[in-house]
Amino acid sequence: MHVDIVSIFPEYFRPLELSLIGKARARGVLDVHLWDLRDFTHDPHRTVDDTPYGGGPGMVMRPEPWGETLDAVRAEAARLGVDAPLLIVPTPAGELLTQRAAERYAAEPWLAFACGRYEGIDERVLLDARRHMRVEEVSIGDYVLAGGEAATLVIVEAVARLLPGVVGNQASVLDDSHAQGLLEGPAYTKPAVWRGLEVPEVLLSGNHAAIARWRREQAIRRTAVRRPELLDALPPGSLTPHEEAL
Ligand SMILES: Oc1ccccc1-c1ccno1
Repeated sequence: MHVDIVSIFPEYFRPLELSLIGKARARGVLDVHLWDLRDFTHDPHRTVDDTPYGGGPGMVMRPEPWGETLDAVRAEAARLGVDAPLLIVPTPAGELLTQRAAERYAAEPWLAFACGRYEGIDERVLLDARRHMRVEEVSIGDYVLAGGEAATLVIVEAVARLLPGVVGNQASVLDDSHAQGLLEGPAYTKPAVWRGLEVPEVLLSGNHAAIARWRREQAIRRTAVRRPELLDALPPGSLTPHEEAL
């Protein structure tokens, strides 16, 4: 997968050189290209923002540098043989990121991310981008950040860990929270007793069927308490009558 990230803070993405994603890049599973928006300005101060039309607080990101940068990104994608790239624009006004969306993005050969700052990007940048690319505005939650960089890091990580070979044990990816539409239940490791707290006996039993049943029941109970709407969203018949009654 090829990922292009446009930002005025390319150094914000040093974490993508670390850990699982850093290893995936070293192995060629993932290729990340950072674009500094200021490289596509033409004034001495490398200006990327201006006052909002209609007044109001803050500044809006100017369309010209964005248009030139996304043109260059698109040309790079074309050179790589990708003619239908997907541009993801993190924004508090976007559709909420879900595991299903991350799985859909993980199937894309090429993703680009537009990291807005200030009061956002001039709307015409997205309108123009939609002339040439698929564009999705995505939120990572109902709160406000200083810019799209942190959200882009979250989305890239959620997507990259789904790519073949990135997470050592692919089975753990399939069992993760949300992978099955449920929250993950509690996990334990040695010692069996710690500060007087014991590991649930079933996990020490060696009875794999009982362990699997216990883990699923724990996941259902946790989901029912913390995110009941996820249970409502499960496909009909996902829970047995016994599980429905938990
Ligand atoms: O709050 C933001 C500011 C800029 C870009 C994205 C965001 C955001 C908030 C939640 N998800 O994305």
